[in-house]
Amino acid sequence: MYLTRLDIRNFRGFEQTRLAPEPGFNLITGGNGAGKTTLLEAMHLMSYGRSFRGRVRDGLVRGGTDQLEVFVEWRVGDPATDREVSHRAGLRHSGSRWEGRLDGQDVSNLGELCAALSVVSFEPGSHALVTGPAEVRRRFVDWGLFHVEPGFLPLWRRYARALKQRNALLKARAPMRHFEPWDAELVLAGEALDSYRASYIHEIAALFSELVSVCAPSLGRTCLEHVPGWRREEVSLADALLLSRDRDLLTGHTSVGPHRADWRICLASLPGREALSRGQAKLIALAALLSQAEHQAAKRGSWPVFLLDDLGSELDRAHRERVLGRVLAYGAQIFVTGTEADVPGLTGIEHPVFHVEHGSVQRLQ
Ligand SMILES: Nc1ncnc2c1ncn2[C@@H]1O[C@H](COP(=O)(O)OP(=O)(O)OP(=O)(O)O)[C@@H](O)[C@H]1O
Repeated sequence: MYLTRLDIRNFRGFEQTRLAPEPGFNLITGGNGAGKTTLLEAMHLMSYGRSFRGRVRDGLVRGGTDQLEVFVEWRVGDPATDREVSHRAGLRHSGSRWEGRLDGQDVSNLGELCAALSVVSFEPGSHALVTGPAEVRRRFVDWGLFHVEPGFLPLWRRYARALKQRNALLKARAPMRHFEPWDAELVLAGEALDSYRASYIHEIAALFSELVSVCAPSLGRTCLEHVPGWRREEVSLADALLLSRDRDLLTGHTSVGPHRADWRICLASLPGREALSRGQAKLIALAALLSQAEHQAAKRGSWPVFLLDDLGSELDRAHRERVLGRVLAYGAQIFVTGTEADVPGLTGIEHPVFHVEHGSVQRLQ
């Protein structure tokens, strides 16, 4: 999968700009604050329905305007015909809500956009995947599943709807019989959701360990463990919901279930993730992101687009070269940002350079 066009309007510092990237490696250069990260952020937004730098009200829309737009075109191989197919998608935020279009049709849910375009981003905040809250890790697993399991998104929606209804009943202290249909729905969707997530973690775990041994060998042996969100070894989800109902009535929300799931990284050489340096946490996060991408490529037959923001300041030279060596071997589309055009590890590789300055992007070579 590779992007052929990115158009943005009123997005952070850009009034209007266009990027026409190449299928392979693309370098984006510019001074501090020029807008390099903003270009990657726009691509990320199309694949996740959210920015990696906060919400709309945190400055996504250009100051003095009230509507941002992002438009992308990409091509992807169709395994059925062995041909490439073009897609296009647009996202607009006009004051209060997002509106998305995919191949000329309005999308009712941004999840449809996210499932169509696959982008893997590594940026200065990516260590949150290791050191941040469980919600970040759940999103990582769910995003991976949206891209490899067509049945996952409808199931995820069913679960989210049932959970919302159950929480509303808890808050209203509704009679017990009102809970029954929603608890049944929660159990049905929840058990299936959990088994998708458990298999997913199991499938990427081997890739993850291998990637850590390549990208950060000093960390030693690692593994990944799925944490379901209730004591699954001891009770079914139905029983867990029943057992927690009195407590849930007091707090007004459902305290057990897959919406509380997480995954854990076990490190043979360290007591826990708290012992990781920031740089090590970043390398582990990167290994997790790459294992997700490798898993997706194996399942779908096409690589996601890679966004590597400010790799130069995130990793030391040796680790950067190891990581770049691995990612370059994929033959996927890659965007790397940097203040300089000189990226160690890229000698001898022909690639375009896009320079960002004064709110516009110019191709230098
Ligand atoms: N809502 C907004 N309206 C106008 N300008 C904005 C808005 N949000 C961000 N900016 C500006 O857009 C630029 C975006 O910077 P961005 O983080 O993309 O730059 P960068 O090239 O990645 O910088 P660095 O190398 O320092 O990381 C900054 O100059 C910032 O002040």
